[in-house]
Amino acid sequence: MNKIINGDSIVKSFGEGVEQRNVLDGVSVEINEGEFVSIMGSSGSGKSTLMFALSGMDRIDSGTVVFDNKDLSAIGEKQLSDIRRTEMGFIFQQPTMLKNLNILDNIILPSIKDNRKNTETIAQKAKSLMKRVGISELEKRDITQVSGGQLQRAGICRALMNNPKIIFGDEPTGALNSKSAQEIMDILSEINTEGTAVMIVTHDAKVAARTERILFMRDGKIVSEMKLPKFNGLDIEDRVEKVTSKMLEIGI
Ligand SMILES: Nc1ncnc2c1ncn2[C@@H]1O[C@H](COP(=O)(O)OP(=O)(O)OP(=O)(O)O)[C@@H](O)[C@H]1O
Repeated sequence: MNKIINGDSIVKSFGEGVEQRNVLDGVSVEINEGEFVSIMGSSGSGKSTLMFALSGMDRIDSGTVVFDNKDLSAIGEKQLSDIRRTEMGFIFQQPTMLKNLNILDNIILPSIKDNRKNTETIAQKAKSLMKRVGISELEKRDITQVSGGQLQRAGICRALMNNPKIIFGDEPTGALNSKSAQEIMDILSEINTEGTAVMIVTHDAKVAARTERILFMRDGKIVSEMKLPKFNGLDIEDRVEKVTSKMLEIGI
């Protein structure tokens, strides 16, 4: 299996002098092409910091992060931001969108800025993604006129505009009710089934149970991991039970 990400002995610290501490304490992790991975762990264990390190959003102090054969720890800011924009997609708990633009314009804005393709081609792509995630009718709505779940669907469309090799999600279901959360997971599963790797941070065992590998973090280290078969929509209770038992066992 080809690796899309290979993180080796990653150290990341915050603070200075006696205040300095390793938030990532020598973490090594590999992500396969097309894999669906989640990161769990208690608050402050380093989940978001790990995701930021693996996606090149944050520089690391030592170790290496290789993404698709490119050593992110050794390249300049410009190349790094090009890789993030063209080969990765990002979704967050609260999609950051502009209030004076409608949903469609918010989805296409980064692509128009970054791309020399014509606006009509970009808009067509956005519209087909909106149709796919069930928000076609919301094109002209302001971002304040849609639900949290609908806004997150728009965030997913924006993340998919450049056909990324991997989608990173920092608690993408964290602000949603359980039904909307499962719907967002349905969309992410579908995208993953088509070959895009997905890596999400979550506190929710029901969300993590839909992924195929769960990394459990404590104090800046991956202390355990669990593999599950790709989710086929059938045995969610069993999977949630396995995840919650593991969380109890390792005390997170
Ligand atoms: N920019 C920063 N400056 C200083 N400390 C930071 C910074 N970013 C994160 N930290 C600290 O690093 C630790 C890990 O933070 P991180 O956000 O990775 O945790 P997390 O596991 O994602 O937590 P949560 O579940 O609460 O989001 C925390 O103690 C946090 O306070």
